[in-house]
Amino acid sequence: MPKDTLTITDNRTGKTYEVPIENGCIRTNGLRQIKVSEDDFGLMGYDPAFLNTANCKSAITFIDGDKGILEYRGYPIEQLAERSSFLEVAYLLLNGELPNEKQIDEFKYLVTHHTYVHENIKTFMDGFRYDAHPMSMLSSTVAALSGFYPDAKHTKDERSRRIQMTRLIAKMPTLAAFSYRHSMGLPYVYPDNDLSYVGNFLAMVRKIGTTTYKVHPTLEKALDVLFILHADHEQNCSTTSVRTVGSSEVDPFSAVASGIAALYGPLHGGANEAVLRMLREIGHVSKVPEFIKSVKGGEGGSKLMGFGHRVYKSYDPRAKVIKRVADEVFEITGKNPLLEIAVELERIALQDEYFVKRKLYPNVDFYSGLIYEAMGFPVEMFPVLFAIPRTVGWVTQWEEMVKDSEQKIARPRQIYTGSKRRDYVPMSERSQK
Ligand SMILES: CC(=O)SCCNC(=O)CCNC(=O)[C@H](O)C(C)(C)COP(=O)(O)OP(=O)(O)OC[C@H]1O[C@@H](n2cnc3c(N)ncnc32)[C@H](O)[C@@H]1OP(=O)(O)O
Ligand SMILES: O=C([O-])CC(=O)C(=O)O
Repeated sequence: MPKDTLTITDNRTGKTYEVPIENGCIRTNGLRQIKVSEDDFGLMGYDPAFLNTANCKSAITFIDGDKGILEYRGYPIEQLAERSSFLEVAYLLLNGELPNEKQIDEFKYLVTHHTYVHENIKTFMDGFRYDAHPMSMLSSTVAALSGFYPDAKHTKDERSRRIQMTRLIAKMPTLAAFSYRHSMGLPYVYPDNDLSYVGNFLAMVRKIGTTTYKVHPTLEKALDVLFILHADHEQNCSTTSVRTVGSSEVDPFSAVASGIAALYGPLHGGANEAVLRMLREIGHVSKVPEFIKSVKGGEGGSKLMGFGHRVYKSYDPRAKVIKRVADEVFEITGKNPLLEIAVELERIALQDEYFVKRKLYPNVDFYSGLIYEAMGFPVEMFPVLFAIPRTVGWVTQWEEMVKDSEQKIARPRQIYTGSKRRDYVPMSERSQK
């Protein structure tokens, strides 16, 4: 019997099938041969929420969720956070290798030369209500960019693809800063291309009047590390959205806008905002045991935000690095008073049978918001601070999908549970109860 196959006997027909196993997977399309009659569609896989479905082959990011390992292009996240810079990591993700000096200089030059946005984008953003959430501003403005770059529809042309990808990476901090300033009622500030990627973003956010904003180097470095940690995470919900929408061959601005929308949700990137709101609501460390009790079993839909992960069944390696970064930031900004509550939540949860049994650990969103708040960002900006670096992951994954000859338009099937065929009933014959 061949080794790497799965033998399936269909008890309905008594027939036996050999399904090849490749990379620990079976191709669910291969199950279609298993049918009870010639006009049967064939066996399908049913996997709502993709609990056990690999959607693509990818060479970008590796995760071992049981061991708590995360690597970009083979490099451990801890080493990249310690020794690299965000733009270097962006280059690595995009191109597969670390850049040499010439390559990184050229890449920085390229990104810097695409930071400005069309003047009408300012008018577009001005149209939002004063209290619009910056994430909704960001997703719709990125979608609007597709109207400014009609050349972006040439998704099969590598040169065009690379220009759009650079545009997205370069413009995201500008749009993020505009969304912040809009919600603060402040005039927009143009990029300063003499600054670093992160330094320019912080300056656009913070600048008041004509005074040049001096970015504290420790805070700049801390945000750079946070950007590295958030840059990619294989087939998460927002990346899957980008790949799915992109599979229709739409332009990358439209595809990335869908990623931002997915990231906005509180179960994904919006969790960092939700964590801060939760910590504020708890209010005092003495209330932690009571709160922990209330989230067990999801009473009233409540959860311990910033805890749990689909893939990590041990400590999220990014959360470990973030705890270290938090200490460095708090040396400059002073300790976030909510830290005590967060630490107590973690301490109790990690000893509690409910969380231990379900392997629920702090994820990337648990501590990041404490740093953002200490840096002076309002909670609404937290998911935006996630979206900026994740743009690199989205565009890298998008391009990998476009180039993958096995990928087609994403189009799952369903199990129909509705009415059987029936005839239209005129209004006069319908029950009027
Ligand atoms: C960047 C990111 O996206 S990281 C994730 C950010 N999201 C959050 O922090 C939100 C809180 N966490 C969650 O909602 C979930 O853990 C998710 C969405 C991250 C993962 O969800 P899933 O993989 O679908 O796990 P699922 O919801 O099936 O959870 C398994 C069990 O643990 C429970 N559980 C999961 N997370 C939590 C939590 N944070 N608090 C309390 N219970 C939880 C579930 O109720 C479920 O219990 P059950 O088996 O008794 O029904
Ligand atoms: O991988 C996931 O499902 C969510 C996550 O941690 C991320 O996108 O960074």
